[in-house]
Amino acid sequence: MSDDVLIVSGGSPLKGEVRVRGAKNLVSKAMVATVLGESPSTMYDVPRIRDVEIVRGLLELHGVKVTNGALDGELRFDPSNVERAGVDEINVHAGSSRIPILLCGPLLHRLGHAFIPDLGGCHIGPRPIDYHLEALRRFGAVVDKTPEGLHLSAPDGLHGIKYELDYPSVGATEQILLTAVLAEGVTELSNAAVEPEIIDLICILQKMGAIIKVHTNRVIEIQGVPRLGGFSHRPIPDRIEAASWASAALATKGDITVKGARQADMTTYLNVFRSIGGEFEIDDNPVDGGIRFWHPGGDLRPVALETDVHPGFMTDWQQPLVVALTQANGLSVVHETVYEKRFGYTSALNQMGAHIQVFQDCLGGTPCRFGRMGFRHSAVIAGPAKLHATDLVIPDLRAGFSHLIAALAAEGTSRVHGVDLINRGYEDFEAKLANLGATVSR
Ligand SMILES: CC(=O)N[C@H]1[C@@H](OP(=O)(O)OP(=O)(O)OC[C@H]2O[C@@H](n3ccc(=O)[nH]c3=O)[C@H](O)[C@@H]2O)O[C@H](CO)[C@@H](O)[C@@H]1O
Ligand SMILES: C=C(OP(=O)(O)O)C(=O)O
Repeated sequence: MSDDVLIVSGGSPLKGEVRVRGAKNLVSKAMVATVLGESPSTMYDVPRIRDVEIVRGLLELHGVKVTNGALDGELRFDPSNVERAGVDEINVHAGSSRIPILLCGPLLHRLGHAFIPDLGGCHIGPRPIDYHLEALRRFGAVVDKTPEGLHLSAPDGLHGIKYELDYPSVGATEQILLTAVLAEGVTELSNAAVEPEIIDLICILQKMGAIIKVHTNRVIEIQGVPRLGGFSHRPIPDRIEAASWASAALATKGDITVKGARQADMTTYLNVFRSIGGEFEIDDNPVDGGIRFWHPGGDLRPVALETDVHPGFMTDWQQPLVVALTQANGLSVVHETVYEKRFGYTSALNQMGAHIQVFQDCLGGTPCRFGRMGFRHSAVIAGPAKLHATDLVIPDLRAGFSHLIAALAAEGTSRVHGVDLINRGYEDFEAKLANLGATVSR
């Protein structure tokens, strides 16, 4: 039997405590930012997840010396050898994650050229990088697309731009920040993404010596500076992981305290959690605080929501929450407006006894970019449904976690194939599950 299969005996509430550390979607970008510095950087509270290992390997190939610090979760980055790195085996990173694209600006500033292998990440839509490439070209980069990947150069250096994103893309905003900080002159970015992870990246860049103003109405202004130093930073906690455990508490009628979770980053999720009938209690002690999430008993209520950019309901919160909604009493509607193909995982939930129908229309609210384009991007969930055990194959990170929650909520024993994918974004999830009283084994 393959080692990548988890046997899950479901039907019992998850109860106990887990801890979340630095956010996957900040830590990986912060690691890229170290390449911009002329001196070493240190990060604390870095989770042991696959995406961190991938970016560590990528940075090491580019000559950044990465070492473990004295504290658990402390990583040190010394970028002083970037100019002398050989970078022969970069294609081992093809398809590994989305992070390599963010090296464009830092490498162009350091070396004058960059090679970016094919990107990976979750298969939740086509995930184009047109905004990234258009912005880079305007900064002055020459971009050559080849079958192996992207070759970039900047024969005349990189210069500040005035640019408006068609959609507030997180990655494109990060691309522009990481390029503009060392570009000559001022960059004005309109319709920028302002997710908490982006604000935290801005804090890091400011620590390094950047000048970045976040105006109202999604405008970010970056005054290029000639050089940046290193940084020392404790990242924001992973609000996606925190919400995943909260949804697991609801779906299994459990009670989970998520140490490290922070209210300010999760207010939209918390509103929905409360509307459904979940209860939570916030402990804002900076050292040992967190949020306790529990199912108070009785019926859960259905909800209508749409995913959106910050401060809206995060698309990455959607899948675990949908599992909890299969247990609510009535019809819930979830309109996914960030990715066009993020409901593929619902067919496995239906095999387990859920009643979820997906539609091409923009249901339950505002029309979005995907309306009338043939994408099944709205879901109607009828509950409560009795879930039963089955064999599952994990398709991607968040869908995988939601399959796992469904298996834990279902009566009987499920076999969940491909669980290693979950390590990409959830630190020690098997140990955490065991701590919460789940019966899981390889
Ligand atoms: C590693 C990381 O941080 N991943 C997160 C990041 O992904 P990522 O940065 O890839 O997501 P984006 O915000 O860029 O994507 C949002 C939307 O913009 C579109 N788009 C994006 C770029 C572009 O050049 N052209 C274009 O059309 C995408 O197809 C998508 O429909 O933000 C997403 C939205 O919060 C999260 O779900 C991901 O977990
Ligand atoms: C979509 C996600 O990640 P990535 O962009 O790394 O695929 C996610 O974290 O849910």
